[in-house]
Amino acid sequence: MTDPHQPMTPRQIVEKLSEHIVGQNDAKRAVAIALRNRWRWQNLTDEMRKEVTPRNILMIGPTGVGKTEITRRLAKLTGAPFIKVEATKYTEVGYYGRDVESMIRDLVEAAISIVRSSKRADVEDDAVARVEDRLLELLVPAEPPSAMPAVTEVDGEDAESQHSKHVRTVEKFRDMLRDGKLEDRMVELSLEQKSSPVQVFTNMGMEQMDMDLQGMLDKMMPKQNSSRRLTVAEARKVLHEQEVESLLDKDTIQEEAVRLAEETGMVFIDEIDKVCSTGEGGKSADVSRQGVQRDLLPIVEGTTIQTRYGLVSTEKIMFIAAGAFHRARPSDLMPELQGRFPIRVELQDLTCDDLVRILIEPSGSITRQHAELLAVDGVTINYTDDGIRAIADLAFHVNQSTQNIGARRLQTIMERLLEEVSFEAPDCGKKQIDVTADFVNERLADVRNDEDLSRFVL
Ligand SMILES: Nc1ncnc2c1ncn2[C@@H]1O[C@H](COP(=O)(O)OP(=O)(O)OP(=O)(O)O)[C@@H](O)[C@H]1O
Repeated sequence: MTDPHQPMTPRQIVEKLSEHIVGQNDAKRAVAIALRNRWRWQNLTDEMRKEVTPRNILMIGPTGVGKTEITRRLAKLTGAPFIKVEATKYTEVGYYGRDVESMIRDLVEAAISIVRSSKRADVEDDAVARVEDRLLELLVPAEPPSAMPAVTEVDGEDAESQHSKHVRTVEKFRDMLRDGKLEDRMVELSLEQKSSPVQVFTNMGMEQMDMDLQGMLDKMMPKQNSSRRLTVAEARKVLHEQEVESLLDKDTIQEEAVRLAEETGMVFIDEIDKVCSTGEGGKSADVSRQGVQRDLLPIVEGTTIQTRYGLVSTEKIMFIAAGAFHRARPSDLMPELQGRFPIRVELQDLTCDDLVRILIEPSGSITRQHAELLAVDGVTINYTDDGIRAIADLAFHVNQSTQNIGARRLQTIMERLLEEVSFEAPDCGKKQIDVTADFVNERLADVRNDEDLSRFVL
């Protein structure tokens, strides 16, 4: 996460994004400026802040060229909650389906899990200590008070010495526990269970009410205790979850998550071109598409949405809309919505050279992912330059001759290319595979030459 007082400059952001995304400089620059603008806006006077409206981005470009990836990486870079939604999934408020406001509720959920995992890390050590004590209680139960007679003499020992004997035993067990000598020992763990597993499936009406019905029901249901025999290793996991849960301060998590979503949240709205009114599909389809746009407008303009964690203002949330705009044009969007997405960036189709770079440059590139997976089985994958070029060539060719799905084509090709190696790897011992042009052609020539086949397998 970056320090909010010293945020990255647009140049630094672009550099960071370039570690993962090849080309698409205009889009990288646009999101980098938008991020910097958010920080600039936060530093304006209250009076000026009211005047400056946030400027959202519209990314125009074919599928699989990096639109989502740029936004996702930007969010990761800044520790911001991020969600990707598809505009076509929404229907107008009041109709069956998901209402547009639910995107903000989903964003807050994403923020909750970010805040939760950082808070979890804070309570880990305490939880581990508490779990150890609870395991010891199970392994060395204290003598029940009834077993200690009021008279001080018990077989020659008084209660005091019995207590210190217990303490000594506990410490002995603690040492054994820490040395991992008791992992398979069985303990009896009492678990709380809801008496009736009622599940609430929300439909849109309930979603709008946004009441935590499941949570309410869970609280109302009487709890039943059941006990299970588990090994120490298994019980530790269960107890750890219980202790972490009890140490987490839910109210603080919710407050911080709402703030995080409001101040840093990013919503990527894909397929925005599909809710443009184009006349396709008849008048009623157009009316419904306009309805979605109308519902979207207040959210991107800045409104307050009721969520189960409280009210969330959308004023500072960054919205990035995207679409291929093959048929519709940005000017087919409602004028008010067009005005809310004034920053337009075009993403370029990927060339064969881009595909080569995508295969090798990003730190988590698809070629590296496959190599690392197979290395676990002792197989070393060595990609030669001509091998990489052959993969990119094939991806480019199939994209041209069938459907252009951009860099996603590389994933299907790599799967097919290394399918046999992946299957055989555990049985062939230590081995090096050279992925050369010949290797690629040998394995994929049939698919390359048969358009129908490539439609199915690549
Ligand atoms: N320019 C690029 N550099 C590196 N990887 C890329 C690039 N473009 C696409 N990819 C990879 O291809 C995959 C799909 O890209 P992405 O999800 O960004 O597509 P998109 O442009 O948002 O398309 P869609 O609108 O269909 O979702 C991702 O795994 C991404 O890593």
